[in-house]
Amino acid sequence: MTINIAIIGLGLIGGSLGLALKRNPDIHIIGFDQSYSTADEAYRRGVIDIIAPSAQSAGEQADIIIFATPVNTTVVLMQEAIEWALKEDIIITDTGSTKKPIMDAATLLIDKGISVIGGHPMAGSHKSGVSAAKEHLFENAYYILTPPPNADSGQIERLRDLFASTKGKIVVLDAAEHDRMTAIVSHFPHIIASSLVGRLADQQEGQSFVKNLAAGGFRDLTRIASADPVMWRDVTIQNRDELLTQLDGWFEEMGTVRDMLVTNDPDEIYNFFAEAKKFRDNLPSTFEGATQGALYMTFDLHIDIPDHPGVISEITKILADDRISLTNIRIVETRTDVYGILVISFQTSDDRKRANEVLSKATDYSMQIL
Ligand SMILES: NC(=O)C1=CN([C@@H]2O[C@H](COP(=O)(O)OP(=O)(O)OC[C@H]3O[C@@H](n4cnc5c(N)ncnc54)[C@H](O)[C@@H]3O)[C@@H](O)[C@H]2O)C=CC1
Ligand SMILES: O=C(O)C(=O)Cc1ccc(O)cc1
Repeated sequence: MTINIAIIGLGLIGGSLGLALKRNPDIHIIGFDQSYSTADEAYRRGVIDIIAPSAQSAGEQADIIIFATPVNTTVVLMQEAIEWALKEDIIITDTGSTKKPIMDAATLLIDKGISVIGGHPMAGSHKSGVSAAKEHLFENAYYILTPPPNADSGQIERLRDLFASTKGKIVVLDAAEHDRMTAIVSHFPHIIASSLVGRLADQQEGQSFVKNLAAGGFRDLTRIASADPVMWRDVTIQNRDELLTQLDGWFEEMGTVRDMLVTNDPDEIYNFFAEAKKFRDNLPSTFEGATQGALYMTFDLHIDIPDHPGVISEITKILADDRISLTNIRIVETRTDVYGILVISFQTSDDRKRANEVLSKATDYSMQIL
């Protein structure tokens, strides 16, 4: 039986969901985006089966509606949907990074007996737009559902079954609890990343060379500052209270750091770094060797490569010939005299295992999974 799914907002997340859901041949996707060229690209990439003329038109044809728009827009759409002629057994969900304001905006729908179950796939990227969409984006990542307190458990199970093809790990949480936790591991770190970049921008005046020295650590820590400012403006506005709590805690923490610097006690400074390292190294990871942030993970392979031209293209060609896709490639350290260390990231542990096998066969470079 065909399941009609409306995806409103066909960017990185809506597009990736469309690709993942279409692994199920029973699914027919009706797409709408405020930008026609985005909807057209989504259609041409096979993300959606048909383009709707409006969000309302898409919603009224659907068995399931997914709002994948910036969160302030999702709030407005939840409020507008009360006027739509929705199918009887409809489930409305979304992908927003915040949950409480969105679930609050759905109160009228919920009071009318309509199943609204919030959603948040905890995987993504600093990139946005349908061109960055990937079918496997949500694999092994947590996919949080936030049903209201009296939700119909059968409808939650329907949504859980539907999202099985994303290969994400579905967990159910209360919306407020979700917002508290994501403030800690996602929203506040985002503010810190953007602030660090802001500090660099401010201090480069009169010493413009400093930005050329912004190497590995700074780049790792601030990658997410390249994300879409509309998305993060909306998240910050919606999760303001939790962010203020985090900021107060941060000020307190920085006060302690300041005292530590003033005291200058080597043992205390050592412990500061050692405690953080211990906790960071023990963050949960589902698979051995996975670099799992609290949000998403990649599977890294470290390769000792000789420092001569052409070696990187040699390795990427071997992987491409075996149709193994990689998600990131970087040189961690170059020792110009002998070897450099190349780190290649893969989306799944299986891809990394295959890469290890084919590269071991085709080269004599030593490889490690750390
Ligand atoms: N980017 C990420 O890493 C993640 C984002 N999210 C959440 O998913 C949602 C979507 O984020 P992305 O896909 O990254 O953003 P995006 O910017 O790639 O895509 C959003 C799309 O929504 C469209 N849109 C905006 N207003 C609209 C309207 N009124 N009607 C129809 N379409 C409209 C835009 O044209 C754009 O194509 C956001 O709520 C975000 O918080 C969740 C997990 C990860
Ligand atoms: O790019 C990254 O590492 C992210 O942090 C992606 C991300 C952004 C927003 C979310 O709500 C969930 C995941």
